[in-house]
Amino acid sequence: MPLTATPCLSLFQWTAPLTFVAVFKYLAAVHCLLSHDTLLDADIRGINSFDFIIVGAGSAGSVVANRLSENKNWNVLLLEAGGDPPITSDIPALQTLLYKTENDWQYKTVNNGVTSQGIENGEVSWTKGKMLGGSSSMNALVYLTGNDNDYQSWYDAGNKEWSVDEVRRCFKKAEDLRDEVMLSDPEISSTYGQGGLLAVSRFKNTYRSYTNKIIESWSQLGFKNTSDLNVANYLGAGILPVTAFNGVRESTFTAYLKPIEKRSNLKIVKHALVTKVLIDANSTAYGVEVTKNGVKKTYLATREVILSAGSVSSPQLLMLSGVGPQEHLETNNIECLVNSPMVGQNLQDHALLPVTIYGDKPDSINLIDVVQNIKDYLLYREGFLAQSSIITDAAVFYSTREGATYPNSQSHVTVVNKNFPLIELNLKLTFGYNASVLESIIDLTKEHALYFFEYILLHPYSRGNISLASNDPTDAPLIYANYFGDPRDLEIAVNAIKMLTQILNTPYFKSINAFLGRMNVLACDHFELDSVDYWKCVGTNLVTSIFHPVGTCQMGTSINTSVVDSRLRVHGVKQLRVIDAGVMPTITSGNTNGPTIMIGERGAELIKEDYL
Ligand SMILES: Cc1cc2nc3c(=O)[nH]c(=O)nc-3n(C[C@H](O)[C@H](O)[C@H](O)COP(=O)(O)OP(=O)(O)OC[C@H]3O[C@@H](n4cnc5c(N)ncnc54)[C@H](O)[C@@H]3O)c2cc1C
Repeated sequence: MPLTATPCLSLFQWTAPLTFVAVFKYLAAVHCLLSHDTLLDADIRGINSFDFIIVGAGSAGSVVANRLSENKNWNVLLLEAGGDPPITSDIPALQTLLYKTENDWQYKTVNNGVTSQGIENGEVSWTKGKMLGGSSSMNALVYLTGNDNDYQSWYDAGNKEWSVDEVRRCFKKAEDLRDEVMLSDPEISSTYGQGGLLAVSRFKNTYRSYTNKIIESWSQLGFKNTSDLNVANYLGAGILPVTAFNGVRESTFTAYLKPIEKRSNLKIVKHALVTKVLIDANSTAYGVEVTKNGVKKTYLATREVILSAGSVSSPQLLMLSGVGPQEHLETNNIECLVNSPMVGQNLQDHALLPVTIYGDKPDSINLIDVVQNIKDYLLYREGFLAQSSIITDAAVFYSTREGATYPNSQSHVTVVNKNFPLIELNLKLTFGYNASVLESIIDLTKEHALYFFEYILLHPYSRGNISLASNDPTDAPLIYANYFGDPRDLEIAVNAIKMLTQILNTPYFKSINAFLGRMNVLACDHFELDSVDYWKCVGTNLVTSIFHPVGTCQMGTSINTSVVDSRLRVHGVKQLRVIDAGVMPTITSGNTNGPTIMIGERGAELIKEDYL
């Protein structure tokens, strides 16, 4: 019987997701089947000097802390503004329940009155992890490493430490490929590392019968079916590898920090908000100011301070510390110690546009299915709880330019059962569509299954920036995302979406009577569905983020064009580096967690080399 047909299942409206989570947590507790890692706050009373201080225990910072503390002679302090990841971080499908909680910085872009007007208040949510593991503790778990051209262009721009060979070596150093199917294929297993600290695997996918059909449909459109996207250097369709093993998330907290919590030369302090880097008259960083439990403290670094606070906070911290565009600092009453005009500039993100296709299958799930899935997860770590709530593991990389070997577009897809109770909550929390947009998407799911394609523009020409709202470190900075600021971006996105919607003409989608849904954006109502004008209008109004901001502390050869050098040392300041996603000069082809972990590995190596 369909879920909505029974009166008691009116509970599967707004309260349903919470009921679902509560039931799950209860079962988990009763069965004691889930072990959940936490970490004790280090006691550093009486110690205030360290060799290295790392700010931020995210995707990069956790790696750096692990690698530097391998040297027993170095005392390392890792400061993290958030706390332990909650149990919802472990279970892939509960990812969205971390959004808009204390584990999320809850950043928003500034409403520019032009783009994203179909989003609540015209502000795009920039979800960002605030806990051990940072965003790797709440991301969609996709593990990709990017196309070789991404790194070749970094290298060609003068970043000599980042040749394709070095970068690939560092990916392999991080990876521990655990998936049996991948390991059994010699081409795949030789592409990934084995024996590294980060488990890489595949989801135990509940929707495989559907995702296989989608991958087959993509191949019928000319997007080659690949055995592995990494092996295919990101051209074609295939199954995404993920940072999960046996149904449980692998974050940089679980991979890089938890296993070494007993190292006596590494101190990890939670709930410690760094508010300033201390820089002396010789332009040398010598420590940080921190607030913890309302108390201000100062910690000193004899060798280096390393900012791994992410693409939003690292430039914010530099500016709060007097390193940034002079005029902007002075406007905010901050003494400019080093005029570094590119701090906070060069912001790039992967813009995301929704394409909603509906069809007859998959049908509704009922309460028995839900209970079965919970049981499957608790007993075998399988079922829909073992995979991300916002994407399946099918993806395609392609280009709008014929014959191109470098992708400019990516698409993920979420397969949503007819009448699926959590879809509204997931869309609201993830994308923040306004009521009329949300209603137009959800209404059709009452009678149809939804194939929610997320189109992603891989290499935007547009550049945004991050600036200070004030000199108060607790004020969120201003984020000007500038999606489609360069008109070429919208043009590529629209052409690419037109290629995607051709999937409606493939045998599988025809067999399920698939059709394209109209998303209710008032300004776009008069455009013919699936026309170029429709997509330009909908694209402009519904553009959001896939949460991949990079570039705000980009590496490069001079202070006028970049923030750090090729060894990630801040131009103009001694003993200060940035090691996080912000140092990418240009964004990579695909999701950015893997490349950021690689940056952590490479950054730590560069530091070790410098102190040999
Ligand atoms: C919801 C979501 C989904 C995503 N999905 C994917 C995906 O599926 N695959 C993928 O490859 N990428 C994904 N990403 C992107 C990827 O996770 C990020 O690119 C990557 O984690 C960035 O790493 P980072 O080290 O630069 O920053 P973060 O991992 O964000 O770490 C920064 C850390 O610094 C801390 N911090 C910040 N300011 C301070 C301060 N002042 N004092 C002390 N600590 C501070 C933060 O709390 C945080 O822990 C996703 C991101 C999000 C948010």
